[in-house]
Amino acid sequence: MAPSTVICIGMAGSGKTTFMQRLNAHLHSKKTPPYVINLDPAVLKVPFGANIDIRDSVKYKKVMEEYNLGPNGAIVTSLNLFSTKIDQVIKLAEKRSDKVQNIIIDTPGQIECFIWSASGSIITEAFASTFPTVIAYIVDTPRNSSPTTFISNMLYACSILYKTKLPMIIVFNKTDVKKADFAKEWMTDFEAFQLALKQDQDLNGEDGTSSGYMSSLVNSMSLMLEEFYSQLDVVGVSSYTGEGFDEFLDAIDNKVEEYNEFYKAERERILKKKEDDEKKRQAASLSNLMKDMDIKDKDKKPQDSEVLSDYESDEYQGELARDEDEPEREYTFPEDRNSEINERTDPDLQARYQAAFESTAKTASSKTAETIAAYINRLN
Ligand SMILES: Nc1nc2c(ncn2[C@@H]2O[C@H](COP(=O)(O)OP(=O)(O)OP(=O)(O)O)[C@@H](O)[C@H]2O)c(=O)[nH]1
Repeated sequence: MAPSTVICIGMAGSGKTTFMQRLNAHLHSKKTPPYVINLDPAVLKVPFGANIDIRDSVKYKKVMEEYNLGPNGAIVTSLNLFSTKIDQVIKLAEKRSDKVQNIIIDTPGQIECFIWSASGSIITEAFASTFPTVIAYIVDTPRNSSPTTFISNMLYACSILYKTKLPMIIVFNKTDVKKADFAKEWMTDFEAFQLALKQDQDLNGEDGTSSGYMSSLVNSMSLMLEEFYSQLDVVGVSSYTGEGFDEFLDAIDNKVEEYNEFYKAERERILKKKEDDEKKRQAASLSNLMKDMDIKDKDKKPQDSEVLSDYESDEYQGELARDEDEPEREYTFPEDRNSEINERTDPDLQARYQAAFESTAKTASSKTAETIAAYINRLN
């Protein structure tokens, strides 16, 4: 059976790395050591033995110096560089797939560098299309005990769910400091959340008038998130004590089943649609190219020509030479250019230009007049 992949994502300081360390130790204690990947290029020390470490391939500090980047830009660039090797990474993981049951991945604490970057998507997609993949969204429980902070964090998790389109487990970490019961209740009982919101406002001395907008916004957000909550598994863990990790492993099994049942088919449908769209796009651009080359009508008259390459035949050398000499001009409407081309091949018009030139030539001494004269002479 293919190993399941768990991608750990969480705000900076949520305890992702400590969680990874504990999960690694927990799986070792169950005699099912995982395959561990570190994707955080900026971390100084990885407190777990990583099988693949982005820091082996990319030197974060050098990226900063060489490309003159700030910390976040350097993380994105390091991920970009690493993503070019993703097929090799997948191959390495595949080689171990008969020996390991879990692949666990740590990501940079700057979530946006991973989730909203092209390389983050490439890496996630590469794993998700090879192994059943689950997102573990790590939340710092004590820091999310205020309803407004909690709802903001849940909105972020929601955006990650819709971006990655992968099953998600919300992991309330640090339960040794604060139990996650309140959060689980808020996620299942809207009235309990409303009550907590009201108490929070009272506690902060808000009189209900100035904060009316805020509370109604938070209320509607929590209603909107009901659908999102229904798609999640929620567990409380302590990376310090190891509490809740068995429950977390059960949640992985549950989500892997869900992945195989629903997400896999959906992913395949999306990939197929992308492929079909790409084929259609290629067919359309090929047909446009054929049109441009005018393959069907080889005896086309020169004045019907639409693209520059049509003017590159011998008989149109004069036209090309004129374009080179002429000062650069802009045409707001393409038909302006067509009409001018037709006019230039119209002998009557040439005669009119000649007459006009002769009537003004005596007084015209500017460079423009000389250019016009040279041009008419060439046409003749
Ligand atoms: N009490 C308690 N503290 C924890 C727990 N897990 C992590 N911490 C602490 O939380 C802080 C942040 O932990 P990290 O594991 O470095 O967090 P991170 O999310 O990996 O941080 P970045 O890599 O900077 O994004 C550290 O001081 C940890 O000791 C836990 O379960 N309980």
